[in-house]
Amino acid sequence: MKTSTTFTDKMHELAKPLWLRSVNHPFIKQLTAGELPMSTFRYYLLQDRYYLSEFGKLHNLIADQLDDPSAIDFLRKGAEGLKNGEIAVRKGFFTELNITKEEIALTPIAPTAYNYVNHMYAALYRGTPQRAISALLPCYWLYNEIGKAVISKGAPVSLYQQWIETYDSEGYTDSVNQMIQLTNLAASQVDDAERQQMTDVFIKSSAYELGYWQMSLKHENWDALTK
Ligand SMILES: Cc1ncc(CN)c(N)n1
Repeated sequence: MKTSTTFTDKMHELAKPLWLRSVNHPFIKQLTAGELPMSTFRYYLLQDRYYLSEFGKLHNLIADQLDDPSAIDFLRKGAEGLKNGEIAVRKGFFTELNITKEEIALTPIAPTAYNYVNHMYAALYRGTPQRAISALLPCYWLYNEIGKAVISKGAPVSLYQQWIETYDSEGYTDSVNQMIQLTNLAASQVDDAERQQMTDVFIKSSAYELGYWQMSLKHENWDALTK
């Protein structure tokens, strides 16, 4: 039985309004109803290919700055697990949707995806490895909450159903729980000021997660900044 409120519980509570908006976002509603245009899902997948590849690299870059063998091991295995899990599932989607290497190479990374990735790098290189761990956590945890929230309803489109199942799976839930533990361990190793910074980047990542659905629905591009 859980006895006390953890650091991650507190961050979760603070981010709740943003997370609820993600869970109830029209992108998720349309996906579960089978009404999300395939062109929008494709757009999302193309942007997320970049995101996931950088997300994997960040695991190793954070591990390079840590001393704790179990934390290093989790992050290195996390990078591998990402390749064999989520990224492998996405490769299947790419084949099904005829997304080629050429198309990937020609796809500009949209501002929101670019900024979210840069935010995580900034947490590491202008901050600390503990802060970067906290910036990575919403990516794991929010998708697990979305998966759990919508799995009972499911989706009538096979690809969308597979997408949901990825985030509700036992393996994914295990990795989320380990990442939560790692974040709590990281928080116990720093002072109050750094814990505040960890909270700040966690909330910002949560805001970027919300923005990511919006980016995908709008097929955001760089004109959004300049027009
Ligand atoms: C942007 C984003 N956030 C989270 C996940 C789930 N790992 C993802 N694939 N993409």
